[in-house]
Amino acid sequence: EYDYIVIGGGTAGLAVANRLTENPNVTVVVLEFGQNVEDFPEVFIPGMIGAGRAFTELNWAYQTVPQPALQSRQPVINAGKALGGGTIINSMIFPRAERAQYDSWGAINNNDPNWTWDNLLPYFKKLEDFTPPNEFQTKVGGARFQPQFHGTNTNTSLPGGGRVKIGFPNFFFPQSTLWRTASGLKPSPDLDNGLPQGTVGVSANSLDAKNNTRCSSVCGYYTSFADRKNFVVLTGVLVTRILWSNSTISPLQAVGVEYRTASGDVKSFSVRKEVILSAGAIGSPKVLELSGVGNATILRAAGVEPVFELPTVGENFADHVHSWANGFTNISITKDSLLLDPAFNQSQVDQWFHNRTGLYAAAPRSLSLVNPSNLFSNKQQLSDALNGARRNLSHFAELFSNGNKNLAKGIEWQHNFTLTTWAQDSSAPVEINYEPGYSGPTPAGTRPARKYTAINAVLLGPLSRGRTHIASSDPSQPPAVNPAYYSHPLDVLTHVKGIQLGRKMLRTPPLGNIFEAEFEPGADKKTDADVEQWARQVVQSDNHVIGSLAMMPQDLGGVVDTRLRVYGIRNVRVVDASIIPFPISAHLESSVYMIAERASLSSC
Ligand SMILES: Cc1cc2nc3c(=O)[nH]c(=O)nc-3n(C[C@H](O)[C@H](O)[C@H](O)COP(=O)(O)OP(=O)(O)OC[C@H]3O[C@@H](n4cnc5c(N)ncnc54)[C@H](O)[C@@H]3O)c2cc1C
Repeated sequence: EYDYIVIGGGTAGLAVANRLTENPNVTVVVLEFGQNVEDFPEVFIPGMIGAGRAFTELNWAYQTVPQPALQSRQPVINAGKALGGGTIINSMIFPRAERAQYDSWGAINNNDPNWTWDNLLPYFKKLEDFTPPNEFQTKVGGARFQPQFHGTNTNTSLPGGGRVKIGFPNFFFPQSTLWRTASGLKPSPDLDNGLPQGTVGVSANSLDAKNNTRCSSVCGYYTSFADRKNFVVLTGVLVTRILWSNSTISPLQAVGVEYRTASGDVKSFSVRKEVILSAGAIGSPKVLELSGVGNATILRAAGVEPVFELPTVGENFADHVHSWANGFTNISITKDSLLLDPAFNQSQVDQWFHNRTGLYAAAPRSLSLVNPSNLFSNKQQLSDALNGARRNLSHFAELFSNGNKNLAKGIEWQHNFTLTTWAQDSSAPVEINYEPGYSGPTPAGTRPARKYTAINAVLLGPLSRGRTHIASSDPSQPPAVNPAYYSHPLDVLTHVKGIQLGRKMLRTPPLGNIFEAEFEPGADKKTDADVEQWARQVVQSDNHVIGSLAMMPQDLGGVVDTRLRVYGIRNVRVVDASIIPFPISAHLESSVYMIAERASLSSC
């Protein structure tokens, strides 16, 4: 029996468990399917990001259902399957979103003042053990920071020291510096200051700057605290369902959690206070549905007996979509050099182990957050597109709501907010980040063995909403995941504009001076229509899934309240990316930690 049972030892799960166990009288058990893999080089070496996700034991690799707008392709959504969750295999880019977007979380929840940028900033600071950039990182790397937005191990306005080591690496590709000038955007004084939109800058990484290694949630919230007697972590166990007291009594009460060990034994723990669901935006709705909470029709079809009707569980699901532009370059060193020249690669690995420098010390970080006016050179086209989306607001809200009238109102609220910020040119629907090497859809071996200069274009503000639901009562089966990519016409148009802008940036001096010829999308893809056709064939998930157990009022289709309690259940809270009500203009890691830090307060 434990006071708290945390389902999923990922990004948020370990953070919340760490903070709860700061009180020695509180007992917590964390149940995690994967293993502790902190000693994998593919995990701890920054320059190896991307390699870890290729291991099946580290990645759930959820394949979506066929996506009609992507020619029925079934892209894979990566999600960390180890202690540390997403922070084990992610790209370590660590920015925050726009202050107005965090304010909107409070606004959509009847103006709850707790969920505003000003009131969340202390938690963003509390999660950090930030190392400011040194002279080299500032002068050569272009790193900038404003101290008032960061926390350190000892300097937090809230009790408890900062945990996740955040810093800048000691290797910068020179072409990344050229890129920042080429973007034409104003430089950001700090991408974490709540106003990243319309700027270009160098994001900090979730990285221990003292020894140039990844800092995952295991590094930040577990390793140094593993000897706390009240902080128990079980790895290699699959949570199969939450156990309820008498299901006819309202509100429903969790009395324990059932799990399956690697050898197939079914066991359970009892809970005294609360079950905390932190299995991620795909894993958490799955566990709720396996426990009989959700849309009764969907549950019955999957063979699960409904216990409590909460029809929007798994709905309102969204993801960032990712595409590219790339070309050949004449510059001497790119990340491709590691692939093209095995001897050079070995020397770089040796160098990293010797003094933690060189190409393997680098992690991605050059970001530009582009506003609608940066994307649309034709203002009339932008205004027509926004007006079209406004005219069809109810139509798409209804379409995406899966027949739930409350959720249709919620999605309409979300779209209204997003379109207003775009009309004001005060939000970034697209991120364009620079890659000093190949980035694109064509595997090595199939593409020309050359050096590349590339951009990633990430659609940060998709209006499309899909769903994720169990399709079987067998907990070992993946759910049917449908992010409904490109289902809203404005998503496609905006993303295409982002790819086109990225192509232009690659050709703009001084970055353009190292550009030889385009490889992808390809010289034959001239018009927006050509690029759109290509994008539908190649775009992938950016692995930023959210919204499936949204923090919204129930009459807008929400699943949790602003204390993150599941509606109608006495003692189950959701603490992970599932609660983010709609897409934000940033990579998610820092926001997920912030949510966990806030949820750990007993007064939350
Ligand atoms: C490949 C990739 C690259 C990314 N790049 C970046 C980036 O550069 N910057 C950034 O900010 N964000 C990035 N993200 C996103 C970010 O890492 C995630 O949004 C974030 O980690 C999600 O945190 P979470 O707590 O919601 O879920 P997770 O961290 O995924 O944690 C969920 C945990 O629950 C476990 N679990 C699930 N189901 C069960 C079950 N039934 N029983 C037991 N355990 C279970 C999982 O194994 C996992 O450990 C990336 C994500 C991926 C996958």
